[in-house]
Amino acid sequence: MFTGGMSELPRSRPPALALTGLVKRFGTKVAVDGLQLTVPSGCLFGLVGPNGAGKTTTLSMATGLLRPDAGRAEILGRDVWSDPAGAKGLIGMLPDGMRLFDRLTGQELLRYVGLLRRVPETDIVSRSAELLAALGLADDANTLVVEYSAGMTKKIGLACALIHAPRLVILDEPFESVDPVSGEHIRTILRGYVAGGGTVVLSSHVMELVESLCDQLAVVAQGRVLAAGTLDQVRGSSSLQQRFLELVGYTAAGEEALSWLRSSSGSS
Ligand SMILES: Nc1ncnc2c1ncn2[C@@H]1O[C@H](COP(=O)(O)OP(=O)(O)OP(=O)(O)O)[C@@H](O)[C@H]1O
Repeated sequence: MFTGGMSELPRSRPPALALTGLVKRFGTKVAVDGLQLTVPSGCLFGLVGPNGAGKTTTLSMATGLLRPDAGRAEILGRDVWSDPAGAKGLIGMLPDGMRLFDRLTGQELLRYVGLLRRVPETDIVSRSAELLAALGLADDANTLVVEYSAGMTKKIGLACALIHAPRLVILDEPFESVDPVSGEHIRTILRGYVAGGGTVVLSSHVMELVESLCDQLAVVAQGRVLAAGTLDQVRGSSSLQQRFLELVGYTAAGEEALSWLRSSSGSS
C-alpha cells in the first residue's frame, strides 16, 4: 500500500485522494479487489496497469460515477458517497468515453460547464478563450462537438475538467488520441496547474509519458495495487517500462505463436 508523503502532511491537510478497500464486482468478475491508494496533494500521480486491470473502474468509483460494492473514496477528506456534492465540487474529471453534450459548440459546452460549476460569467469567457487557445481548439470554438475528431473531443473534455479551477483533476487516459503538439500543451498545462497547488491523477498506458510527467505512480493489476510511490521507488534502477513488465508478469510469446502469420506461403 502506498503511503508516501503522508507522514509529513499536517493533520489538517488530508490527501487529495484516499481510496480504502475499494471493491467492485461485475457478476463473477472482480474488477477492483480491495484497492488501497493514497494520493498526496500537490502531485502529478500516474495510474498504470494492463488492459482490464481496473483503472477505469477505480477512477469511476473515485469520482462518484460508479458505486463501490465495498470500501471508501475520499477527496480532500470528503467522502464521495456520503458527501457527493462536497466531494464532487472539488474535482474536475475526464472519464473514459465521456458523453458530452455534443450538439453544442466547443465554446458553448465550456460555457455550459462553467455555469454548472458556478464560475462567474466574465471568468468563463476569459478561461474558455485561454483553454481553447492552449489546446489548439481556437479555430474550432464554434464547431459542434459532434463534428470533433477523437483527439479534439478528448481536449474539449479536458478543458471542461479544468474550467472551474478544481483542487483535484482525475483524468482517464487524457493523452489518448491526442497529437504530439497538443500533448505537449497538455503537459505544460498540467505541470503549471500542479505548480500552483493542484493535484492531478491520470491513467495512461504510455510509460515514457508517465516517467517524464508524473512525480508518483501506482501500478495496478487484477484490481489491486502492485507497487506505488515515487517514480524512483517504483522503477528502482530499471526503466519504468521494464519494471512494469516485471510487475505484471510479462512473458514473451513462444517461437510457435502466430507462426501462420509469419508464413510467406499463405493460402492466398
Ligand atoms: N460494465 C462492466 N460490466 C462487466 N465487466 C466490466 C464492466 N466494466 C469493466 N468490466 C471488467 O472489469 C475489469 C476492469 O475493467 P476496467 O475498464 O476498469 O480496466 P482498465 O484497467 O481501465 O482497462 P483498459 O486499460 O483496457 O482501459 C475488466 O475485466 C472488464 O472487462
